[in-house]
Amino acid sequence: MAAMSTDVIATKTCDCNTNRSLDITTPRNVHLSAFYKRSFAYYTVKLRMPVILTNLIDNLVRNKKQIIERFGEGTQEELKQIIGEISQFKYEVQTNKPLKLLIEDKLLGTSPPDVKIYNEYIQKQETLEGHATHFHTIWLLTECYMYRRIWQSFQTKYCLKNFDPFENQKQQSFASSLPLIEKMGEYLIRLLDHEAEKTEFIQLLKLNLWGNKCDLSLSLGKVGDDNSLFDTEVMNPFILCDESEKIWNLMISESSSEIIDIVFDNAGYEVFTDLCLADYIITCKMAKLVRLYVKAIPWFISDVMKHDFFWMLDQLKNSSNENLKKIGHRWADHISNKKWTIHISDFWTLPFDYTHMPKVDPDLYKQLAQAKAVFFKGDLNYRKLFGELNWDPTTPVDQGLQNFNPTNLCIMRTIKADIVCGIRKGIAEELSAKDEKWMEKGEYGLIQFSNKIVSID
Ligand SMILES: O=P(O)(O)OC[C@@]1(O)O[C@H](CO)[C@@H](O)[C@@H]1O
Ligand SMILES: [Mn+2]
Repeated sequence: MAAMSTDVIATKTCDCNTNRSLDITTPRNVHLSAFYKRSFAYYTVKLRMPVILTNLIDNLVRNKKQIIERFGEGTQEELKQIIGEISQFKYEVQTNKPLKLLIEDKLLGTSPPDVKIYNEYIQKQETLEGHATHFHTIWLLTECYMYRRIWQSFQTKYCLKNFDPFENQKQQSFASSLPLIEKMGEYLIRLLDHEAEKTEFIQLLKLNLWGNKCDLSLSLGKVGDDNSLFDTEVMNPFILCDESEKIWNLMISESSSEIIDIVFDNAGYEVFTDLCLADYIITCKMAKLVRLYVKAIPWFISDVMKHDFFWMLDQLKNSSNENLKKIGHRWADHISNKKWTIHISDFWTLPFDYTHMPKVDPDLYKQLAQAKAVFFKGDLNYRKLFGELNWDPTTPVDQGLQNFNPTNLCIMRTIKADIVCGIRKGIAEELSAKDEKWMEKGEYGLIQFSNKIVSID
């Protein structure tokens, strides 16, 4: 698999102040990097990541009492160590230090399997470019590494080794989105009492798309419920590429596969909309099995882990809202009768874009290939699908995917980072002229489709 330019690292020296019409200083078709002063990557590493680390420390201090009650007295000392380690890490980010290798427990040989993979990749950047510092390497590596370093601080302790530091924020985001969730639940119940219908399915896709606006790492952990997520008519002009009809045509077509895969993004309202789509797919007999992919470790604050999924199911089953209670029991049945299955893979929390999957995790690529279609949700998945490269936004989707085509792909993403493919000529210039940060706020969305297949044997 010849990935186009995984060796062309953005940090090749370039005129950092190139004033490109399309907002960012990063030259075309090179990796996004914080090296470029006006890029969103720079803003993220310079401002957002330190804020995320500070908020994390504040949360640990504020919730210390509850954490000690829940995990036992030994936690007090561990919390002190963790806060010290994360403070030190924040200093490393802010002072642009080299990415430290993850702790390999050579003695006991009990390090998590991804430690070696991360460390080899970090060292590869060192040889390629003579550095891998937080501002001076591929943005995707810097950002994924931050969440893996956070996890290392917990995973290397005894009492807190499985503590999810973002759990309470994910649960709060569910609670604060309840009005929207109740609205969405009522809509689903209405949909499920009759056959699949094109307009309703496309409406469901759009509700699912806008659910991706709710992402805590962009909102820096602040949660809000935004009623406009539901006004799809009002929101339609903000969909810059709408291939929902192609997705409908695929979903109702005959296929040798009866499987649909959904690679989750965020917990809370977004995953509720994902499961509404999954329920519709099963109930309307578009597939016999929906496989749901969750993250193995706490990730980008709001990404769904297995415990988040089952916590939400419990909330629904015990809800005072009759629709949500009914939905909670339906969804628990889908799990118990294996119409829905939950899948965990380390690959989703590695720092790689998806061109690396055939080499790094060929079994996962082949698993995705079994599906009639894979739904990829959200912005980080989009960055990984399109190689974290600074494409010209009119680049065709199939070119941007660089042969990452295990099966039909349905890509649902609100635009929160300066990387876009597959939009019509002139749109990016028009939006840049209005607001040069148009790619960074999740205001615009994409529903994109690829039916190109590249199999690996
Ligand atoms: O994948 P998601 O949840 O839609 O968004 C991930 C994200 O919050 O992280 C990056 C910014 O730090 C951006 O890619 C995006 O804003
Ligand atoms: Mn996310």
